[in-house]
Amino acid sequence: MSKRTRPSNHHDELRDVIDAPQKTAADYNIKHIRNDIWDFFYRKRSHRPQKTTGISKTEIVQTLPFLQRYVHEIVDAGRGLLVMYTLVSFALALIPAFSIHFSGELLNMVKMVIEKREVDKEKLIYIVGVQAICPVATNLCNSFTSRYEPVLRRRINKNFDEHLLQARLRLDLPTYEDPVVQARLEACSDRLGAMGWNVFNDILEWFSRILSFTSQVSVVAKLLHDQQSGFLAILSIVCHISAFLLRPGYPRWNSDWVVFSDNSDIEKINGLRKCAVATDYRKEVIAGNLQEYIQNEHRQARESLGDAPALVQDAQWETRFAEASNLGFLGGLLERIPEVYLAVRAIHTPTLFATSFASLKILQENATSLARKSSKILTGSRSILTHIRTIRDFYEIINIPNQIVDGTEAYPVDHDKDLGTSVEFKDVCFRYPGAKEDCLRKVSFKIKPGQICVIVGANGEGKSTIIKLINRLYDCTEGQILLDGKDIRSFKLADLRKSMSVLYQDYRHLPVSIGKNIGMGDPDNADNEMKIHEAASLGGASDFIKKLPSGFQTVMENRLNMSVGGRKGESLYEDLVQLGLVKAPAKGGLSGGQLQRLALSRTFMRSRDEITLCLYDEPSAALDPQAEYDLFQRLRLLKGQKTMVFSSHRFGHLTKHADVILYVKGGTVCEAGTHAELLAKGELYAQLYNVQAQAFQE
Ligand SMILES: Nc1ncnc2c1ncn2[C@@H]1O[C@H](COP(=O)(O)OP(=O)(O)OP(=O)(O)O)[C@@H](O)[C@H]1O
Repeated sequence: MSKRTRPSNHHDELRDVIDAPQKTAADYNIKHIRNDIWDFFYRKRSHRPQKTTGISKTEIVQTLPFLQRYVHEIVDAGRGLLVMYTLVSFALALIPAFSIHFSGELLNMVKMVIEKREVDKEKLIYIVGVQAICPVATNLCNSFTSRYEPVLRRRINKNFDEHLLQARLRLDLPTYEDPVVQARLEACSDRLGAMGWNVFNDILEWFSRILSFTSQVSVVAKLLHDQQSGFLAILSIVCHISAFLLRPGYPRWNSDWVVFSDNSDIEKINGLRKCAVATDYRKEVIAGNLQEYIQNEHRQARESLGDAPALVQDAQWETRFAEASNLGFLGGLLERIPEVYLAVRAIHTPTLFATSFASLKILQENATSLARKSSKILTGSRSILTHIRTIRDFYEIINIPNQIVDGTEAYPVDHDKDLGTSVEFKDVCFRYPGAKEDCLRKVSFKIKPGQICVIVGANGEGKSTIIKLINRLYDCTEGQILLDGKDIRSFKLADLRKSMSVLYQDYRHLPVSIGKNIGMGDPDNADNEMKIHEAASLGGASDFIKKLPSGFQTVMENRLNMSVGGRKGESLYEDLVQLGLVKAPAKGGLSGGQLQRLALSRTFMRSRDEITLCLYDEPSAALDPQAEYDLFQRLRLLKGQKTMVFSSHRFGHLTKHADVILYVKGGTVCEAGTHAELLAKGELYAQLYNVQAQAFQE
């Protein structure tokens, strides 16, 4: 509706909206902290602590070897700095007890001065000296821990995070799909990345608190006399509680939060992590032999970040210091108020306070802090139980055995790669893990080197499964698969996958740039721009990629450089998008056919010399007729040089030129032969062919 046709009150409403001052983050109650390369937005909400169940003795005993391994790794990663950090933390824990002890001594002296009018000068200098050293030492220790905490955190977490990435990348498909493994991976994914440091730090803090608590209690018990003063007690408690609330450790974990970084390495790191972690990409990663490449690229991107925190958890934790420093100082001042009050009163009316000054002071100074420490020791013991489980979960993931056992022989052996490889199935049966019945039953066929084989049949009959067995995504449950006459299980998996070019029906685009997506078809040349452009052109993808605003640099995945947390984190994210504080998700995408062209381009990355076998599962399902024709023309040129196995519903271009057509029905090969032979036979293949041919004759 145009403005002119609106009634006047609508005009007014519209003007109100236009004239209304633009909302800011403060209007949405959003707080923002910048830490290094990260922008951290959060909105506070009420917190309900999670319950932790107890841990049994057997569980602890089972976890002991993992604990031992964990300690080794922590020490290896942190070395001397870790020992220093631990000692400084313990020293920090003991300083309050020292300080209290000498405060008591000093106040006893004040009492003596008032009562006897004489001063032990040497003792006074000593006490005042030590008293002066305590805050300086605390400051020095605090500076040390704040300076080196991030260093240690990053160093240790980097080590554990890389372990975890590698552990996930190495899992084969059947293992990865196992529901037990899946449940374990899902339950642990978030917390394990940063577990290395978190576990250590929580345990260290817990022991430090125990040390601090016991030392303080013993000093107080030694010095305390049974004297009270109502006003002073209240003043002291109020001041200590206020100081406690202003301390570091604002409970941001209980907030809804969005962490965002515009650093390109972060986008790359998260894309690569997603390749390793998300089930969707598993087939591409395994079949493309991408594990090592991903691991190396990830390491390089992390190194290029330098000292900046790569993990969201690290960035999140470090923001604690950013906000806490000034408030911590204010808290320290508040804690001193009762002391100042007493000193002022003592100057004016010395006798009134003389008898109770020392003991009273100690009582007040310790009440809040001891209560706080004991409560933290109790909550800390619960989190230590969780950590014991975390350590166990971490190492159990790392130790999950793969179901597909690697072979030992190099592949191909004494082979003329320009001829292709022979493939033979001998009575192969296969059942998917967890399935109730076999999906392939006694499948037998033979494809000679350099031949074109097309597997046809209705939906769900087992065509794709045959292709998955040829590149050992799964192992057959019975029978034998031979490549060049040898059992496929005897060959090294990495060699096998290097010699095959595979396109799956349910191909996935990896969460990296389009260029990298194509490049990763050959990990050894993943950054070779010339090869990438050539492959894109062979896959018929060049034209549309060039029209994209960011061309080969286009990343089709959104939100790779951010994390959202908290129950209402998504609504916070939407507010941030509305405020323009984070980028809105990119709209649009590619068509099914364009996506298939990209997937095909990836298969053209591998050097022809390396490949002996091409496996294409429905490579043209989403292509237009011209693109399909061009593709098959191009592939047919390889006939006699590479063995090619296709699965297809479309007859015509492919089947007419096939050396072997396998008609699969009910998980077994019912018919095998050339197009002419099967047509002459006039059975299943002929019927299906005629159904398609009729459409053109009518
Ligand atoms: N990961 C899996 N776990 C359990 N069953 C599976 C899995 N993948 C496929 N199947 C089942 O195995 C059977 C064969 O599937 P397959 O994908 O090989 O069929 P297809 O002939 O390629 O079908 P289409 O023509 O639809 O691609 C189907 O019944 C399917 O449901």
